[in-house]
Amino acid sequence: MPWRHMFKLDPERTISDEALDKICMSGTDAILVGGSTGVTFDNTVDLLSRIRQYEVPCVLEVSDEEAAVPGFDHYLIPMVLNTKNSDWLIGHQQRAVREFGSMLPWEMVSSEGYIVLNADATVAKLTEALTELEASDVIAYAQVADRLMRLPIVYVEYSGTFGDMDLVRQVRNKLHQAQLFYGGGITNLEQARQAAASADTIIVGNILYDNLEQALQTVEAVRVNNER
Ligand SMILES: CC(C)=CCC/C(C)=C/CC/C(C)=C/CC/C(C)=C/CC/C(C)=C/CC/C(C)=C/CC/C(C)=C/COP(=O)(O)OP(=O)(O)O
Ligand SMILES: O=P(O)(O)OC[C@@H](O)CO
Ligand SMILES: [Mg+2]
Repeated sequence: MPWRHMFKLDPERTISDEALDKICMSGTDAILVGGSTGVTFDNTVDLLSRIRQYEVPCVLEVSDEEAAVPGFDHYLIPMVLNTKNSDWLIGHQQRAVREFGSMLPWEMVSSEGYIVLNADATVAKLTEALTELEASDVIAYAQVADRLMRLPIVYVEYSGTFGDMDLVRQVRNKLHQAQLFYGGGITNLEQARQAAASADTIIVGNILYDNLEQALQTVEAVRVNNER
């Protein structure tokens, strides 16, 4: 996945046409459509059709079987590694594969090993994530995803708060083949630069809804800092 910067839009939240225009024309590498709750077939189709007026690639991060909408450029399937409840690691995914079977466009599908680290985030509560972890625990989860499960993506998720960049860098340094996504609490260019220096790909979400102009500036981070 060649992308270094993605904006994540939540189908459950309202975004104006004017804001969407700025987001899609911002120079971001791709738009990721996803949210942890309230994602439906209808609100996902609606957002996809609006984004499709632009050339930017559009990726669906599938978080609900009911919202598996055809027509995206790629599909990302989260698997939460540090959950107490195996439904969020493999249960939902097994049921969806059973249901969709031969309809699945496998060549357009990549799995993501999520490590959820902000206990206050909706995603942490929903997935019963074990967030009280030592750095060595986090690194070991990442290595399980990378070396044992051979997942193409490890996603360090601090949704709602800016994470520990030193830890993110330590994770990246231990990865063998997986690409490291970082998302959570990026609210300005400086944080985006730090995150872009620590992970392969950064994802910017909530600030789009809170301060669009600051969010748009984060695209610049991957232009000035694209080592690794
Ligand atoms: C037929 C067809 C065209 C299908 C295309 C789709 C496709 C390829 C399906 C494959 C089948 C499959 C395996 C589907 C997956 C099914 C599924 C429901 C899996 C569970 C995924 C999961 C673990 C969800 C838990 C929540 C989660 C990790 C969501 C990711 C996004 C995220 C963390 C958003 C942040 O949430 P937000 O609401 O913004 O959080 P805050 O409020 O804190 O900001
Ligand atoms: O919404 P924020 O906190 O920017 O996090 C982005 C993304 O990692 C959420 O899944
Ligand atoms: Mg969000």
